[in-house]
Amino acid sequence: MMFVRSRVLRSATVWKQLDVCSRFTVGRQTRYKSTDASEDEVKHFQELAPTWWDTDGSQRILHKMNLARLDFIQRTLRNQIKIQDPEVYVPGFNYKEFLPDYVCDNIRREVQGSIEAGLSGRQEMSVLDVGCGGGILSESLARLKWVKKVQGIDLTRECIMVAKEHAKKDPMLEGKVDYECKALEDVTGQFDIITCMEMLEHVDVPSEILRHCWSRLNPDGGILFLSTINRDLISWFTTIFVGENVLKVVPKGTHHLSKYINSKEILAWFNDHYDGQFRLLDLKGTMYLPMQGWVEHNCSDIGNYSMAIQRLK
Ligand SMILES: CC(C)=CCC/C(C)=C/CC/C(C)=C/CC/C(C)=C/CC/C(C)=C/CC/C(C)=C/Cc1cc(C(=O)O)cc(O)c1O
Ligand SMILES: C[S@@+](CC[C@H](N)C(=O)[O-])C[C@H]1O[C@@H](n2cnc3c(N)ncnc32)[C@H](O)[C@@H]1O
Ligand SMILES: [Mg+2]
Repeated sequence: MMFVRSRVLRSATVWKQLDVCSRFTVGRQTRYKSTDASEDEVKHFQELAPTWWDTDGSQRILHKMNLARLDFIQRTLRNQIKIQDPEVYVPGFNYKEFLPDYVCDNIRREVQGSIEAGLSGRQEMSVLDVGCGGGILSESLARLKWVKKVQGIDLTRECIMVAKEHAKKDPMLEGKVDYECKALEDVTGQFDIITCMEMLEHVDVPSEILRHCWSRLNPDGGILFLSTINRDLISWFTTIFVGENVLKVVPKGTHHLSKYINSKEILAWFNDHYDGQFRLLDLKGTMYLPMQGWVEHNCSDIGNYSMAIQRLK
């Protein structure tokens, strides 16, 4: 049965129902890779690979985005830490309005120290970065003291080669990060953290990526971090009209509105497939503003967004 895959089919309703697999032939064997990327997407990123680590080059927006998404990831993880030490005073009210600054600073320092101790005290975490590109996020995660190792995968071979070469420049990354050019469905093992940043809007069947991420998440609290773009006029205006054609800060042809995915669609998909097995830890809209960089806002139904979903069982 031929699956018809066209951009028109990727409307909201179809996205939820279609389990469309991309099909390609290797020799005489026809293989289905549900987590595949189309040739034009891979070709696009092949061409960008050489300048991936030029922070003023084609990927400069991803480099700027990296600061904000690391904050999102670390804040989400810190919020998972419950302060056990009775000596640490955790105010139950907005103490900053009632207490002098020096007291507030002490409280903040004590709480922060206890959270860091909590994070460091936990077993180091294993991370899978899906669609890692040249490794911008993979490297940042690998440098965190509570991360044991980052496995970065991508279907663009040139990106993986760039990622490997760049990681060699930092001895601190020795043994902390590993890259492979492979499809998600070929990844074995389970991970405490899986990141899927700015790649869902580039794949043929995003639900397949989510499904394969889920099955590789540690069932005892593993966290999936996503960032992608809502399918709306403002997203088209900011990310394509302004981003690619006016400010030209995003390579032309990077995005296609029809491939964008609404945060509501992702949550509906998780409710349909894993009802009662997951917890939404955080969902924030994010927007790039030239003078400020990437800023968070609470309108996660418009434009870019970041999402953290925890697997409970
Ligand atoms: C609360 C809310 C959303 C209100 C909306 C109201 C409104 C109309 C807001 C418009 C905001 C505004 C005035 C914007 C000005 C124009 C502007 C600064 C647009 C930003 C352009 C831009 C940098 C978009 C980012 C696109 C993006 C998602 C980049 C990440 C990225 C990068 C790359 C790459 O570099 O190769 C590849 C990718 O796949 C990416 O996702
Ligand atoms: C915009 S880049 C994002 C890179 C990285 N996640 C980051 O945010 O810095 C998207 C990456 O996803 C990769 N990609 C697209 N579809 C993929 C798929 N089905 N499986 C694995 N990687 C994919 C592309 O090759 C590209 O490197
Ligand atoms: Mg993108």
